[in-house]
Amino acid sequence: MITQEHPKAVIVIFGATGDLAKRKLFPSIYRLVQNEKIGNDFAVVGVGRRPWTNDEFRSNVSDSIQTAMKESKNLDNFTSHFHYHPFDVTNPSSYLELNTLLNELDGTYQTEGNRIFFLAMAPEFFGTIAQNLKIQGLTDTNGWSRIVIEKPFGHDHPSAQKLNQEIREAFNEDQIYRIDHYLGKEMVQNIEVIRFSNALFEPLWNNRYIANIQVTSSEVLGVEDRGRYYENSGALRDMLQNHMLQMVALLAMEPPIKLTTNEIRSEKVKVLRALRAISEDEVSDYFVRGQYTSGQLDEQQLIGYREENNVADESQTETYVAGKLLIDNFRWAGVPFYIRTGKRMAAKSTKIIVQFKDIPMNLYYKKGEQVAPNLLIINIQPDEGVTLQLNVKKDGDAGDSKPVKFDLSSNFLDGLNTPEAYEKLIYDCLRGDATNFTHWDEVALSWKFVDPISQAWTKGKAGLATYPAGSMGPKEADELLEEDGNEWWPVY
Ligand SMILES: NC(=O)C1=CN([C@@H]2O[C@H](COP(=O)(O)OP(=O)(O)OC[C@H]3O[C@@H](n4cnc5c(N)ncnc54)[C@H](OP(=O)(O)O)[C@@H]3O)[C@@H](O)[C@H]2O)C=CC1
Ligand SMILES: O=C1O[C@H](COP(=O)(O)O)[C@@H](O)[C@H](O)[C@H]1O
Repeated sequence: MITQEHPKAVIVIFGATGDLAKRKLFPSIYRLVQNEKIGNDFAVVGVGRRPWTNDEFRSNVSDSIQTAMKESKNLDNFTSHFHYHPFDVTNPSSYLELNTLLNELDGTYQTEGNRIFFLAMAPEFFGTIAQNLKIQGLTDTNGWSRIVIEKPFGHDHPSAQKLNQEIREAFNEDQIYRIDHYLGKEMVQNIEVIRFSNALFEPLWNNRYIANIQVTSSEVLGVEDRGRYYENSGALRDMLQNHMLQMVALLAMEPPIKLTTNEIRSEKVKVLRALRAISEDEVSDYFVRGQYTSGQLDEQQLIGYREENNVADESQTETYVAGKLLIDNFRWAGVPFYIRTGKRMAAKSTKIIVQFKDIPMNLYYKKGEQVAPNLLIINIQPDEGVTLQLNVKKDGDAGDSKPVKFDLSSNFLDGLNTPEAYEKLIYDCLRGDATNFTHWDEVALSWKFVDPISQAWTKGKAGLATYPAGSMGPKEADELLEEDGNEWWPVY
């Protein structure tokens, strides 16, 4: 339910001295103000343990915005809305002092008792914070209270369920906003529009016309300074369980009867329920995992994953995963959804490629050449837009065809000023629109699908392939598609 178009609220950021707050949250709030999505009736309270003053906090916020934005104006006025309140979140009595501050700011900024608690901290604190907020009365106001939970939401299904129970003891499902920042990306949100508002695509969007769908999210970056977290996560939990499965759900869902949060979620849930479960013994038939070794990209030498900080010498953690998903319903029976994601690959690229089936008869058989399949390419990042691969007549040769790419990206004019994913998601949360956040049912089903895969890998039931940093992943991932007579389409 959308509560306010021009929302007012106090936003409490737990973990305000951390990396996510600095790189994403402060600049996003700044853009919301610049774009007049929120007015002057807001305040931000930062929580961390560092003994900073308000001035130190504001100067950190200011730096973050200057780093993130080409141009920044009115920074002093903007940062005057930021307040810092240091405490250890495991200390229950500190929440009472925080409440006093929030009540005070509520009066100063006329925020009508509306509060967002944004948990930008390690997941082991999520349950404790949620429960203290409730027990110490911070959710008991005249306005609304919402809690935003960062990923990872659990480590597997049992841990996610436990965490969910802890949060649900303090907040109702409709107050919980589980972030999947891919759902805030402009072109991910465009999947529904491209599908459901074009007569050209929707009639073809099924197993009669589509041969396979490929979803790639490749990164050039390595594990950076997140080795400790990543060692316990790997690409399967870090990217596939959440972002990749969410994109598959949007691609495969039935048209919702209305564009409401519940109807869309309910269709996504049906897709996740229809995902063919893979048993531990079948994992290597459907999934490939890989780890980057040293390599080269753009003449730069890159170290291997095992040489990164906080990574074990014999680490078995996958930095790459590719898989074949089957969706057992009438629409998708027999259509493989190939997905792959990895770090230290040749290019940063997130793309969805829909390959249509061949036409029934090839009239353009000269020289034994095949007619190229039609492709619909949804470019999510770094380029945004849509590309169509069609066949046209080969120059000067009446009996032959050639594939041509029609790039429709320049028509996505809004793309020139695309809001950051976090900017949209914070705004949605302020307005009470949870459509682009994940419901517990989606999280639970995703973990149930992923758990046997990670268990098989932990038990060593499938090998760990390697790939040189700067490449497009291990050859075993190519073989996965070759077995079906398919290949990965280029993504950069
Ligand atoms: N960074 C990123 O790009 C992304 C991060 N995330 C998720 O966001 C969350 C935060 O990540 P990130 O910002 O990178 O983490 P950081 O390690 O950079 O920051 C952790 C924050 O938690 C605070 N903190 C830790 N312990 C306590 C405590 N006992 N009491 C009060 N504050 C505490 C720290 O404050 P202090 O040191 O002052 O105590 C710091 O502000 C994680 O769940 C992560 O998985 C998700 C996607 C991307
Ligand atoms: O959630 C995560 O996403 C990023 C990739 O996000 P993108 O928007 O740059 O595609 C990934 O680097 C990180 O490991 C993961 O936690």
